[in-house]
Amino acid sequence: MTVTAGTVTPAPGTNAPGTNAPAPAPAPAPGTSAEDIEFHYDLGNDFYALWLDATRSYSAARWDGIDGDESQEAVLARAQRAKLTHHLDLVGATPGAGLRLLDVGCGWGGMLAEAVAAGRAREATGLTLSRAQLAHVESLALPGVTARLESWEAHTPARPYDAVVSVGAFEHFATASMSRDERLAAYRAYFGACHGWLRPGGLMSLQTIAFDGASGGAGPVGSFVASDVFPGAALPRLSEITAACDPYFSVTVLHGSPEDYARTLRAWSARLLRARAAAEQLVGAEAYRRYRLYLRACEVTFLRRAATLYRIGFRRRDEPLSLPA
Ligand SMILES: C[S@@+](CC[C@H](N)C(=O)[O-])C[C@H]1O[C@@H](n2cnc3c(N)ncnc32)[C@H](O)[C@@H]1O
Repeated sequence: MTVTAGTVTPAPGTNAPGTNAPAPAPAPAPGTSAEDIEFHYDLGNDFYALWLDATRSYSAARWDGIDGDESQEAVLARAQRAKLTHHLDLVGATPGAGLRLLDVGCGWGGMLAEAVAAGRAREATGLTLSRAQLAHVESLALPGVTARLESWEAHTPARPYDAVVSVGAFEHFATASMSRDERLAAYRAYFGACHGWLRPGGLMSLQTIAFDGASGGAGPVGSFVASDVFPGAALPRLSEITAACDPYFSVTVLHGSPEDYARTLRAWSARLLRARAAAEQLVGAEAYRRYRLYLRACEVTFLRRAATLYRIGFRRRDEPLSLPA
């Protein structure tokens, strides 16, 4: 890890936190492959536009205090905006703050747009592995926004960021075939990279689904989602997230909210059902049915508390701690 001008150039896994000694081996960080990302996210921007909201958020909305028929686009969009501003507030990107912000896994750019619209960020960079998403973000031509077709592992910013957000991407940073130790190493490499990108005192926010029940990924729903919907993805457990971040960050806020994802999935299902004819024309009857099934199956998974949703705030430690893996 090289230290330059008050920041740490990221080289995740190449040396042990808190020491100058080289680490034994680079941490494995093979999450979902670009091909598997494209299998899911490049099904077509027009298809996703049929049932996502205007912010094109493809992650759980924040429903606190939001009333109304959730399947209506305006209500869903309000809840999605509440989610976006929640994360931006959490990292100090309040209106007018003018921060330098990184969004890891920027999707169709909703967070980037919200960040620059109210001057919360002066410069906002988004990373995605989906060509279709990149094309959409570029078509928005948002001032101050840069989108890159790049994995977080390869990202080397010219200057440190003030804040990092990542919403609904952490589920792609490890694969189901990894052992717990390998997953921990991959997550730890991610937090090490974030530490390297951030200025001293920098803040970070993470939203991710996580296993919460006893069954882990086992069972028919898990296998269906893993094989037919999100190949190459894996859910963490909270204990893995906290163990992985500990050398680099202190946790400032932790919210668990499975209801937020159940309600979002219900809203998406209702909207997709209403758009059935257009959806089938765009992606075919089989894909339409598969998506309806996946949205409903995942809703039930959250209602049964087999999985949950976390929103976690972090503060960068000035010096990484040397902790056992
Ligand atoms: C479920 S989408 C969430 C998008 C957006 N944050 C939102 O909430 O709408 C997951 C995103 O993570 C991105 N992603 C997955 N693995 C990635 C990686 N290794 N590096 C960068 N982005 C990644 C995908 O390309 C996609 O944009």
